[in-house]
Amino acid sequence: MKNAGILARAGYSIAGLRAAWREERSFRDHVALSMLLLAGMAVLRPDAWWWAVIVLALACGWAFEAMNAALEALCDRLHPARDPAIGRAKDMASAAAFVVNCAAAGLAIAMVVSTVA
Ligand SMILES: Nc1ncnc2c1ncn2[C@@H]1O[C@H](COP(=O)(O)OP(=O)(O)OP(=O)(O)O)[C@@H](O)[C@H]1O
Repeated sequence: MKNAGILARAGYSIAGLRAAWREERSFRDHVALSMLLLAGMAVLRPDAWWWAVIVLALACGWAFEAMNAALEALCDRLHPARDPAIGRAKDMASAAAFVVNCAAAGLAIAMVVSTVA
């Protein structure tokens, strides 16, 4: 429903997260890796600003994975047949998530190195 209230819109967003979890293995993998990293941080106890930076990076990763899943679902619904343009669109959406995930992985490595050293 267009222009619904804030609670209804939050409900749609949570439904979207549940759908991404249900339908997309890469989203589930991303959530599992995020939890593993946060558990590792709870043990390593890095400076507070590392928490802010890493949580932001992980949130961006979840958001890009959800956006990638949305685009894939839309492509598959609107154009189920194979088509090079659809393939390129999916590859580019996947690339966007990949770039963010590489940055998050780099930050996680920097956090571990600077905390353990
Ligand atoms: N309809 C299509 N036409 C052409 N190529 C496609 C099509 N659907 C998928 N592909 C190719 O297969 C790849 C994987 O697409 P798929 O929809 O299976 O996503 P996925 O396995 O969930 O990938 P991701 O890891 O990005 O979530 C795409 O990036 C694209 O290269």
